[in-house]
Amino acid sequence: MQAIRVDYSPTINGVVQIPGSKNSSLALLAAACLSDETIILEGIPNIADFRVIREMGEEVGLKIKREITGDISIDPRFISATDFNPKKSSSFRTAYYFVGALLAKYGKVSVGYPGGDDFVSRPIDQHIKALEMLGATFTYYQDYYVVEAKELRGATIYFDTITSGATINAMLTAVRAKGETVLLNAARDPEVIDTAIFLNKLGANISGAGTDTIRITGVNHLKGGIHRVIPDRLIAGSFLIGAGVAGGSVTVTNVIPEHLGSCLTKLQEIGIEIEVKENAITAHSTGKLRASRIRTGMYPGFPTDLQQPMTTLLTQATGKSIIAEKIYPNRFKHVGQLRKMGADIRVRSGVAFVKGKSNLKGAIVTTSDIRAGISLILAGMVAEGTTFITGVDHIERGYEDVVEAFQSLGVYITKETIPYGANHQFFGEVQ
Ligand SMILES: CC(=O)N[C@H]1[C@@H](OP(=O)(O)OP(=O)(O)OC[C@H]2O[C@@H](n3ccc(=O)[nH]c3=O)[C@H](O)[C@@H]2O)O[C@H](CO)[C@@H](O)[C@@H]1O
Ligand SMILES: C=C(OP(=O)(O)O)C(=O)O
Repeated sequence: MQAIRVDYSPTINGVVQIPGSKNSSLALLAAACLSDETIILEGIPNIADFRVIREMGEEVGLKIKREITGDISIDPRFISATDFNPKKSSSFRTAYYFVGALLAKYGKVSVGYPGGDDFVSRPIDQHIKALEMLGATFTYYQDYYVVEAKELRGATIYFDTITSGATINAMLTAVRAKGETVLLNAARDPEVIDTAIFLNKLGANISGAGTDTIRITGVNHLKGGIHRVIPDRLIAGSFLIGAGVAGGSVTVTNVIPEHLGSCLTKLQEIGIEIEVKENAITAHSTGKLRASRIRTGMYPGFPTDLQQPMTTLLTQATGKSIIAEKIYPNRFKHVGQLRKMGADIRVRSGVAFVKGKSNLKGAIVTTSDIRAGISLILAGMVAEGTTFITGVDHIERGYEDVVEAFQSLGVYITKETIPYGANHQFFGEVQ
């Protein structure tokens, strides 16, 4: 069994170049299929989700190739079928974007149910509602669902809750629909804007992305084009939080600082000095961490994807912190693992109560999602002894080379194979 081993790493220092955003890449790869010509996407990270999409696409004639330059070329002209392998398309979250992107052109798409990180409940009712309002019909089978549309027609769609996934999916579906679509209560995330900018480069007619009202006027044809994906604000945030956890100084480059507003302000409140340059941010630890109150929210609120690394940081702060998880109230699987390492955290009704200044101790812990895995790596850096984190494949859904990136900051971290069923006794001193 693969595990990430982290040994006590007293301070971290260095510079990390931030890769392209996973969440934006997943939208852009599907959006490229709306085009009638070849697309070049720059900066797409070589993460597990990308590799699955490439395989899944190849099976239906979608050509996705990583060129020597590292750029991705996508040729959607030879798609011969639109029934995606249910198992592959269920192994990540956003296969539903391929429904939105291919429905107008092919009239029928079938995919597996959405996978990705599991926070107990991740409904897709707003995707279904939006696509139905645009003219689609859904039929559900055991392992997959089929979406059909004779003709897509623009509509005014009000989202009952703010969702980045359904906003992007509705936008993709509306780009080649007849007439005007208006999305009300739309998500304002940078990934929504990135997708709209990309589609407009190809000839789409989208305005208002980045506000809560997006207007899309359908077009019949999209040309080819080149686009660079935005940097991954969530990876950047987790390294900056890491500087606070271990102490030291971390600079992230290739970032758009405006995308990290809520995270940077919270880090300053907690006691970390933040220096912002045009495309770089540095977090300097001051050695003093204050407790805080955090409430996750949709952009520009505090990202749910940074809640887990922030939980680890607050285990080291002076005083009691309160973290209210408003997007996914059950997204606390990391808490049980942090408690195993000695953290004093209680969770009640979507709120974590964190008592700070915990002396963490190395343990064998497991992750079932990307950000929980990162929170455990951060905990391993300040824990006495050695920590082994299993569930590495979950982390690799979002990080191209997580071990190398942390090593470059001076973290004692390696990827190792440990025996199945490894327990505390096997590792002697490790708790
Ligand atoms: C691939 C990707 O981009 N993943 C991100 C995306 O996930 P994803 O796009 O799945 O998340 P959404 O923005 O859709 O979810 C936001 C909120 O809306 C709710 N909701 C969503 C859809 C729906 O049909 N009905 C509904 O009720 C969700 O339960 C959640 O409470 O945004 C999440 C919230 O920022 C992040 O944690 C994920 O990293
Ligand atoms: C929840 C996440 O990803 P996904 O939506 O792809 O499961 C994440 O990136 O933290």
